[in-house]
Amino acid sequence: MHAVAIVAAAGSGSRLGADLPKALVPLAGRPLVCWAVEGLLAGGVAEVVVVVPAAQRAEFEAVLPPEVTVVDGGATRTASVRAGLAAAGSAATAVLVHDAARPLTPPGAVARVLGALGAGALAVVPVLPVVDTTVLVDDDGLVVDAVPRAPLRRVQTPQGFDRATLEAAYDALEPDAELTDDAAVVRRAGVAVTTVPGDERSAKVTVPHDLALAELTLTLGETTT
Ligand SMILES: Nc1ccn([C@@H]2O[C@H](COP(=O)(O)OP(=O)(O)OP(=O)(O)O)[C@@H](O)[C@H]2O)c(=O)n1
Ligand SMILES: C[C@](O)(CO)[C@H](O)COP(=O)(O)O
Repeated sequence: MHAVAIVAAAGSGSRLGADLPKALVPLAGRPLVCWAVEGLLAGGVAEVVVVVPAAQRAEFEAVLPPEVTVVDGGATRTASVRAGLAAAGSAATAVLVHDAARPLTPPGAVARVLGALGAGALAVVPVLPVVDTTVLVDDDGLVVDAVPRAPLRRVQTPQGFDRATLEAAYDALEPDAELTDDAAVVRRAGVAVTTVPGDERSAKVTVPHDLALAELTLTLGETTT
């Protein structure tokens, strides 16, 4: 299977609060986006498209390997992934969509997604169980009810797709639609989404504490499988 990875890296990282785009923020001295690209290649992806903020394109090109295709992103993650998909090479039959904000996704997690695609799934997401009591609240923040958590899952990236299926789903999506992930795009088109086990090390860097945890993960040397 020839898989292209689209790395969504065009966000600003407002919740992280750094003075540069989140994907360029260093983790152990290297930008988050570089870690993410490395994990995808080690996991079996053949080509990589990185979607970046147009204003910082030169900074991204300066740190990414030359074989990576760099394209300008959009105002939302959905628009950025759409731009990445349009730039994918013609040889790819499968697409993985990944967040640059998940720098320590291990190669094994990437390989599980590719494996499910190879086994015939049209759409695959890595998931983890919900470990906290989970509740519904009203507009005042009062607990309305506890939600049974056994069937709930936290969804990570990379998310994998048969290329034609993902392209058709994006073609059918309204131009200004804003969905939180790509599985939601194909589900709108009626496609069944398979799950595979995710990995705690694939945690998304969203707030400063997440960056500290990623540094700690590296210190513990727990990132290579
Ligand atoms: N217009 C956008 C917005 C987000 N992303 C990417 O989507 C991933 C997940 O988004 P998130 O973690 O929310 O990143 P930001 O939008 O940068 O964060 P914030 O909401 O805190 O500004 C990130 O790798 C981000 O770079 C993107 O490519 N294009
Ligand atoms: C795509 C994603 O990482 C899956 O969990 C998530 O939906 C991104 O959400 P965000 O609001 O853009 O951080």
